[in-house]
Amino acid sequence: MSREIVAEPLTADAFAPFGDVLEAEGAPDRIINQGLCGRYHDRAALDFGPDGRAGISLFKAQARALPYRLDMFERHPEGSQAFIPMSRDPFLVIVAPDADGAPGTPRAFLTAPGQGINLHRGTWHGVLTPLAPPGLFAVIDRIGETANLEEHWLDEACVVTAPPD
Ligand SMILES: NC(=O)N[C@@H](O)C(=O)O
Ligand code: NI
Repeated sequence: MSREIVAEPLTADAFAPFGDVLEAEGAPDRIINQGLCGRYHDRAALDFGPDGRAGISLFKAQARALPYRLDMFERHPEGSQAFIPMSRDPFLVIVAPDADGAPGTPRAFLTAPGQGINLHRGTWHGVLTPLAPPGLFAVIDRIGETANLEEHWLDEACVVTAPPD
């Protein structure tokens, strides 16, 4: 048995319960560099806890395809995790609210070109899921001595399908 989740376009409002959407759209917050650059300033709630520190890592992840089967959610109880694509390819973001310590009703989002995300601390999510090679991302998350990882294997897998045309 599996549970179908229809992917929806990623918007800041829809994603707000789970994290921040990063995109250089609309008027920038500041014009800098002698007027040659728009700064979209301080757009994510970063959180690395009292015992961690911020780290930037690069991920090169295998591309997946829709329909996409998800068997496991994870979360990072001690810090946020941001994924900034280093291409303009879309990627798939699957998240869920917490329901008594387990993932609740999942939601799946397809990013638009240029969008990145920052998962808030403790947000249930599927692991990074690019939809096109090379799957190259900058990842800003907590570096620390603890695992900062909780996994939940689903009794019933989710299958994410593309939104209707
Ligand atoms: N394990 C790791 O660094 N990445 C995952 O947390 C992920 O969400 O992709
Ligand atoms: Ni993660």
